[in-house]
Amino acid sequence: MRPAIRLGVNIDHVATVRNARGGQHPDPVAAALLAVQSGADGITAHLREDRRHIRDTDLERLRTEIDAPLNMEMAATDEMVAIAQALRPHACCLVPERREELTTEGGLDVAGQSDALTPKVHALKANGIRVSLFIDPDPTQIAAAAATGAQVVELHTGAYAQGRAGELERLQRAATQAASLGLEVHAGHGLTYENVGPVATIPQIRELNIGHFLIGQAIFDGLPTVIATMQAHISKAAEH
Ligand SMILES: CC(=O)[C@@H](O)[C@H](O)COP(=O)(O)O
Ligand SMILES: NCC(=O)COP(=O)(O)O
Repeated sequence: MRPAIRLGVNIDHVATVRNARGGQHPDPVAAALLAVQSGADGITAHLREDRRHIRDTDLERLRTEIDAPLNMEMAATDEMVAIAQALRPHACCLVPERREELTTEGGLDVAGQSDALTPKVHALKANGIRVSLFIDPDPTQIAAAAATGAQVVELHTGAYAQGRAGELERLQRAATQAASLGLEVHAGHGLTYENVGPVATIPQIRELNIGHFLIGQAIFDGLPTVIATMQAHISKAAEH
């Protein structure tokens, strides 16, 4: 029997709304608490180098106030590794960042920088942190990710979400390869009620991290409802 797929709720864009006026409302930590109370299996928060949304204090409060796994997304920089080593979240997910990007574009180029990445993976693991690498569903990147010692890959579903042809099949092949190398397989980026189903049917996937759509839809339906609805879509698809 396949284990239930865990839903990680990314709360970055609660912080986007909060920062729009420079105040304290809406509080991302309150949103995370409500998400967990509503059934989220974990909380994901991306501490970007430019702090455009999640801030260091948000992460510190999430670490102490949320009774659920915290997945800290971060660039693979010395600054972020030091923050993660001090914070010791349940997990870190290393993602690429470009200051001028609107959102994460491609996956992390692990193959092109494995010498620089591997010591960072080991440094995080040495602090009891589960390390995930956010990569495109590319066989070279998956092999490189396994070689770093990371326990998890999170497959970038952005191209799939944009409707690019053949992307679901790429994700299926990537998940099979990753699992065969002993990696735990997660996925995320751009997932919605409409497109999550086919991804959830991929048997190796253990966790989906979803944020922008959920927070946006919560404006209309409320966070508890959108989390329950998303989980229903995921579990219905995963049964097939
Ligand atoms: C890695 C990824 O796809 C997201 O988790 C990331 O957080 C996107 O960045 P923004 O949340 O800043 O759009
Ligand atoms: N790693 C993906 C994530 O955390 C959320 O991505 P999105 O749903 O905000 O696109």
